[in-house]
Amino acid sequence: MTLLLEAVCKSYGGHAVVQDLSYALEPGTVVALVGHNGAGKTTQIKMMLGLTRPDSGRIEVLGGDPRRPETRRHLGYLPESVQFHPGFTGRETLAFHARLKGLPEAQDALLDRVGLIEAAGRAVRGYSKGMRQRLGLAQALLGAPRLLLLDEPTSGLDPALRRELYGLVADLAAQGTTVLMSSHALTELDGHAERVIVLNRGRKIADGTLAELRRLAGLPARLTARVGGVLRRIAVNEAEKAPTLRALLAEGAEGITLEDPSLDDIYAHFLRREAA
Ligand SMILES: Nc1ncnc2c1ncn2[C@@H]1O[C@H](COP(=O)(O)OP(=O)(O)OP(=O)(O)O)[C@@H](O)[C@H]1O
Repeated sequence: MTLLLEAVCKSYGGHAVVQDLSYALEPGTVVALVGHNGAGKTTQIKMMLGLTRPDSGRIEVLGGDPRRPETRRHLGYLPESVQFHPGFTGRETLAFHARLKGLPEAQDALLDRVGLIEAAGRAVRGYSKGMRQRLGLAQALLGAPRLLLLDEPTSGLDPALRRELYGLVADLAAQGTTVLMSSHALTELDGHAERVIVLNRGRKIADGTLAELRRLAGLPARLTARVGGVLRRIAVNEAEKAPTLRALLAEGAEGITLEDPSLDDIYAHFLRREAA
């Protein structure tokens, strides 16, 4: 087990931020923590890094206490808003972080891996948001971590860069790295996270693959068709799909479209269910 949380609770000033949270991550998996602003995602990551402690419950990282230096050496972390010294070049920045981790300073292979090798000699002040994020990722990958914690890694990235980042994450996972990333939205995780843990006010409200979450939500699909010139919109559950389609075809329906509930609909469903 790469990561284990057991009945973890954390409050700030009497306000519960993480409540009775339990989950475990298997090695080599890509898991997303999804929740709105303030759902407690960053607080969990900070506890995994040993930067703050749970009030109660247990966190085990790579089989031990997250505050042990041997554990920390195998952790990579990309903070939500990554800050670097603007006067340093990309190469100098990475060398500085490598030194902090007790690693050799020359890390050009990593700069190459994140697509920054050509800009490695330029000062970070001239880097775009995407380039800074790549540098942040290179910093997180120093020392080939076994657990990579990425706090909202795609926020502010354009779709092409986002795809690239997810590609890198998939390569890392294929090599055995466990990746836990936080996100605001379910939609962009399609095809990129094997498992999603949905959080609301510090509590886990759903946990599974996106396909499982779809099934659990049980939301109807939307069938649209034109019958005799009249547009019909019908909500159908899984069992009703085929018979309704057959009936529509028998009536000579045209322009039939079938739309499954979007991941946003599913996310909203879990939040609504929780509020009820
Ligand atoms: N050090 C702290 N002291 C007091 N309150 C804190 C502290 N850190 C976090 N909080 C509060 O805990 C709650 C959860 O914060 P956290 O940063 O974990 O959420 P998040 O899910 O990462 O949100 P976001 O998506 O906005 O980054 C928020 O209400 C926040 O204000």
